[in-house]
Amino acid sequence: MAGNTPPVGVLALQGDVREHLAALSALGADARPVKSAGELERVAGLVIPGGESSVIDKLSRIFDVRDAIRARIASGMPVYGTCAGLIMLADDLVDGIAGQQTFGGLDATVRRNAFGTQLDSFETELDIPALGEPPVHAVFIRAPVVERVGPGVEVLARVDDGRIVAIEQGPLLGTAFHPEVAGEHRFHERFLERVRAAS
Ligand SMILES: NC(=O)CC[C@H](N)C(=O)O
Repeated sequence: MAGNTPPVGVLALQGDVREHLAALSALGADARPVKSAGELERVAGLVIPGGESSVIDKLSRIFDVRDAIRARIASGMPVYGTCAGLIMLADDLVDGIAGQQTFGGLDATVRRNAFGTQLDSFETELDIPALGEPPVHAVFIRAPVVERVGPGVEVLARVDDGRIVAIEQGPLLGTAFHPEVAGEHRFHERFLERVRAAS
């Protein structure tokens, strides 16, 4: 099955790139770091890692890959963003640093660093009907939340207080938490399914 999956990329400007490459490789995918528009051309899907969204934003402009990413998102490339990656996929951002931009694509508003200081980092189990059993062990690290979703966006997961932490819109998938550091591969598998379906 994985043999039929075209190469996929992990945006390698900043963040937990290695963990995503390992998760995708564990699923049999040909996963490559992507730092340039040329490298982006050779992949059929992209993972945007966790890290610091304001840095990923700046580096994407310095490395001149931002416009190419936006164009590929607009033309339907499957993308999976975790944490900072979810922020980068949101059309609207709350509490970004001055001038911070996103790539956009998801019709959603995301708030950075939404869980406050004492809950900067925490782990919990999430029931995610779209993924079935068992529940997802979710690791949140200075995580964002989704504050608004447009009509085309499906909510995949909420934390106990009801706040939205995983969403999907067509080929775009975003989680506020980090499956790649928890040995949880179902989101990456879902992303690879979208890549196969799109190619
Ligand atoms: N673990 C993460 O990716 C943290 C996200 C980070 N707080 C940001 O604003 O980009």
